[in-house]
Amino acid sequence: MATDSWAQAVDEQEAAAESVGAKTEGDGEKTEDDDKDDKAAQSLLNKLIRSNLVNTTNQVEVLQRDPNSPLYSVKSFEELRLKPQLLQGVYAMGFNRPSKIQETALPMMLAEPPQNLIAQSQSGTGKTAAFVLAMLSHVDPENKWPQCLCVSPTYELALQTGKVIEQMGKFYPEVQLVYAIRGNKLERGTRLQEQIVIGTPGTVLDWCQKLKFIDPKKIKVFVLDEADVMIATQGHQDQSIRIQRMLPKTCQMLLFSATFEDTVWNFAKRIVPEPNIIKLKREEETLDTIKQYYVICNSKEEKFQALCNIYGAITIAQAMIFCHTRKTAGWLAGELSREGHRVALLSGEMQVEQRAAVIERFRDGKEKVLVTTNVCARGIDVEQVSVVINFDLPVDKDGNPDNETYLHRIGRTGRFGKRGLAINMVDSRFSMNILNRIQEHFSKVLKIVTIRVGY
Ligand SMILES: Nc1ncnc2c1ncn2[C@@H]1O[C@H](COP(=O)(O)OP(=O)(O)OP(=O)(O)O)[C@@H](O)[C@H]1O
Repeated sequence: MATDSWAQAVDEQEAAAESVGAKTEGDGEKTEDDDKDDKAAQSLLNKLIRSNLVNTTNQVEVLQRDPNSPLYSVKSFEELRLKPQLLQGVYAMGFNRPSKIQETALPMMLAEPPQNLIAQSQSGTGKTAAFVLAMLSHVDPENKWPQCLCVSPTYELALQTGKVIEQMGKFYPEVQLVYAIRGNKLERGTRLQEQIVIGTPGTVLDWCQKLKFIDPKKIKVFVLDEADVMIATQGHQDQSIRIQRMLPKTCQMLLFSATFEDTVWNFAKRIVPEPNIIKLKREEETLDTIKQYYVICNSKEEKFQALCNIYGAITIAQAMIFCHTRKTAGWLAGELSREGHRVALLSGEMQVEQRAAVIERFRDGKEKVLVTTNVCARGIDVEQVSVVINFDLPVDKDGNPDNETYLHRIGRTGRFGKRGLAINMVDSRFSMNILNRIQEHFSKVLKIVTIRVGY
């Protein structure tokens, strides 16, 4: 993008941020980007930018409902005795072997009699592919009515899952799919012929209860995807529970989530009776291979100057610069481009598709520096980044150090153990205090060295 139009875009963005209500500058300011920690958007973003399976060396943790029954795990898709059309679909997607979570989850989901499952693993580990395969395996294509029901938190997420069903079922055209989403208006009295229904809780509930497009008693598999995102959305929890109550006792219930805090767990137990549980721990992040520095400045402008001074050094690799608010991120990206530096800006007010495009360009190395905010980039892994600049230190809503975010921003998973560099910019007593507390928190591994940048 040319500098002028870039600057203009940034100006517009700042103006927009202003109208959202930025009040003060500095570390204590309100985080507009925090207005809405949009979990559904994060999740969609991850799906849009992900092209590969997230590898993990961690073992899956399995809690069987019946601890005496043998636990099967498979190392190949052949062992699952899938329908040939489905095996063909799996291979056509480029899957050579089951992912870590699929190794255990698939035999469990495909077992006879069907078993209920609650599964948790980080985004990108193969959950969607697993339950899509289970749904496709369980439908009887001869029966022209809905047999599998899958609920997702948003229309966009439902579409993404739908795409996977279409891809995997490519050689199985007898199986059809319909989207139960607002906007898909069917005539009253319609009886659906498609075997798989995927949609959002409100519309699925209406289609089962009020409009009777679906006979819930004929559902054999019920999937609740992205449970953690679901519970973050008002009303979705109740609607999902009401759908579940209409299903027959024999229906297989499957629930997936990327995280597993108490709220998710309590919800999961209400949706899935007598569950088997599979958990796959996230790869631990460590700070061992990261060199950490801090720079002392007096103001935002000085931080910018300091950044310009070290700019040449940081752009040898790819760098991410984190700001506290959209406004600061927009300002900084604008200033850097005015200095003639090429930077990308990732901001919470962009459409998810725009954000995905920015990340993709950055991931492909088309841009070397990405300026963003904490919330906007939360949960997004851009593996090749080796320089992280905390233009503002991460703090939570109460103004306390956000150690978890600090670790996630600059940490590396041990196995990949790549070296990295982190620079923390301090501009007040407040931020120095935050930094000290972060150091205390990571006392075992953190070694911070001061560098003063002259101007
Ligand atoms: N067995 C496999 N072999 C190779 N690639 C796979 C395999 N299973 C899934 N994938 C691919 O890995 C990526 C992540 O898989 P998937 O979307 O199923 O993960 P997920 O855990 O559901 O993630 P999210 O929660 O973000 O949807 C996708 O691009 C998918 O096509």
